[in-house]
Parts: sequence; structure tokens; C-alpha cells
Amino acid sequence: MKSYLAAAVQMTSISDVDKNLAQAEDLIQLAVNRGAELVCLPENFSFLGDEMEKTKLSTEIAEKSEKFLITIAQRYQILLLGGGFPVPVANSSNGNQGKMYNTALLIGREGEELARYRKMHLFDVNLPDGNTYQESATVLAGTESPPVYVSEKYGNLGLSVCYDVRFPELYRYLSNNGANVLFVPAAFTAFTGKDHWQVLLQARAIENTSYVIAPAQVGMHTPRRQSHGHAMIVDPWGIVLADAGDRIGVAIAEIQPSRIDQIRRQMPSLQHRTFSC
Ligand SMILES: O=C(O)CNC(=O)[C@H](CS)NC(=O)CCC(=O)C(=O)O
Repeated sequence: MKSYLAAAVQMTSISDVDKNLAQAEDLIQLAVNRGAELVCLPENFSFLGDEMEKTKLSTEIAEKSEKFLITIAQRYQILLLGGGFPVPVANSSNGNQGKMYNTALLIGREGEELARYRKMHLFDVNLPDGNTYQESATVLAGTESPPVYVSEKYGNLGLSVCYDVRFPELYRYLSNNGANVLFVPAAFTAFTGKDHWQVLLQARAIENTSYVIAPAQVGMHTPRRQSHGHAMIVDPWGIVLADAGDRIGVAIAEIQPSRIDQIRRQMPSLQHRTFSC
């Protein structure tokens, strides 16, 4: 496997799907012009706004998001991760009427679906800044373990979404299943992000001796909702290779398979595990 460039996109999504997809394409084009072969979009890339509006529009958002990912992956001949968008729950029964899965989708260069993951951990948290988040009001938690897409060319790509990053067992599962590049697409809050975001990403990278690619939302989405930004790529030693800061843009870094092998030799902690819970 040769080295290649990966990009973590940082954008400010709002409640206008077409505008968001146009912004996403601009940033993808920027990344491709700089040589990226794997491009990752954050959670809520196609819609970030009122939860009720999201529920109402979920069929349209899902269709437009999937079509966009397929078209753009083919157009630019890249691997493209859509880091999270709502997909209505099929055959919903009893309490699940009208709910959706927060879905991440990885698409290949020919527009083929490579992996799909439904966010397992839902963000139901009251923050001290007065904001309350109740993701489970509109979203159903996924019940299938996250996938690892095994690729000769790009490494073994493990999927996750945002709040999942606080649950190290999910990433241990991914690395147990061969993952050495971990995706953490996010819309982290400004409040939690300033203290937790980078630390959590570096921890997941170090403890799994894996690359972490973390695209992010940034700035104000609604008058009350602000995201932390700092889309980044972390190497398997925990070093931040690229950080998009607090503006719209892309974080680009080289993924080197030889570096994964080298660090796993230098720090063989994955081989020294004795404890299982
Ligand atoms: O609210 C929306 O509009 C869309 N949903 C999200 O952005 C998701 C679920 S609420 N956000 C997170 O998971 C933030 C996690 C986080 O910030 C942390 O773990 O600290």
C-alpha cells in the first residue's frame, strides 16, 4: 500500500440542503485540487437545523445526500465519506414512527457503496451552557456494530459518528476487526469541544495505534447552536498532522501505511491486552 492524501472537510451546515451540498462540493473540489484521494464530510453535512424540520424533510434529505455522495465520488474519482445524515427508519412501528437513523455512508470511486453505519450512541445531554440535546427524540440508535472497509489501497477504514468518540469500546471493536484508519465525522458543540474534542481524538488514535480522520462542523448554524470546528487528522502516535482551525476549509494529511506498521512495532500495546470487559 502506497501513501496517499486524505482530507477532513470543515463546513458550516444550515437548514438548506442545496446550499449545504454546494458548500460541500466546493470544499471537496479544493481537497481534490490539493491531491486528496479520500475525502470525508462531517456529521450533518447536508442538514443542520431544527429537529422537527429535519424529521419532516428526512426522506428528501436522505435521497439528496445519497445521490450527492455517489455523483461526487464518481465525478472526482475519490473515496467519499458522508459523515452523517438522516435516513428514515423503514417499517417503523410502535414508538419509532417518523424516526430516522443518523447514517454514515462510504462511497467508492465508481459510485459503489462500500460501507454504511448507523450511529449507535445518541447525544441526550443537558449542557451547563443552557443548551439541551435530545437526539433520541428524532433518531433511533443503530444496533449493528460499525463496519470496517478493508482496502488494499487505503487501509482498513473503520466507521463511527461524533458522540461515539466518547465510547472507546467501539474503537477497540474496530481495531480488533483490523481497522487502522478511524473515521470520526462530527458536529461537536463549541462548549464540549474546547475541552474534549482533540483529547478524545488523540486518545482514540494512540490507544488503537491508528490514524484518526475527523471532519467537523464549525461556527453558528442557528442563533443558538455553535460547533467547535478543528477538523483534524491525527497519526497513530497521536500527533495532530492537520487542523482546520475555526474557519471553513479542509484539513489534509498524508496517510502512510508504513507509519502504522512502524508505530505498532514501537508501541505494541494492542498485542499486550489482557483485560476484556
Ligand atoms: O443537533 C443536531 O442538529 C444534529 N446532531 C448532532 O449534531 C449530534 C447529535 S445531537 N451531535 C453530537 O453528537 C455532539 C456530540 C458532542 O458535542 C459531545 O460529545 O460533546
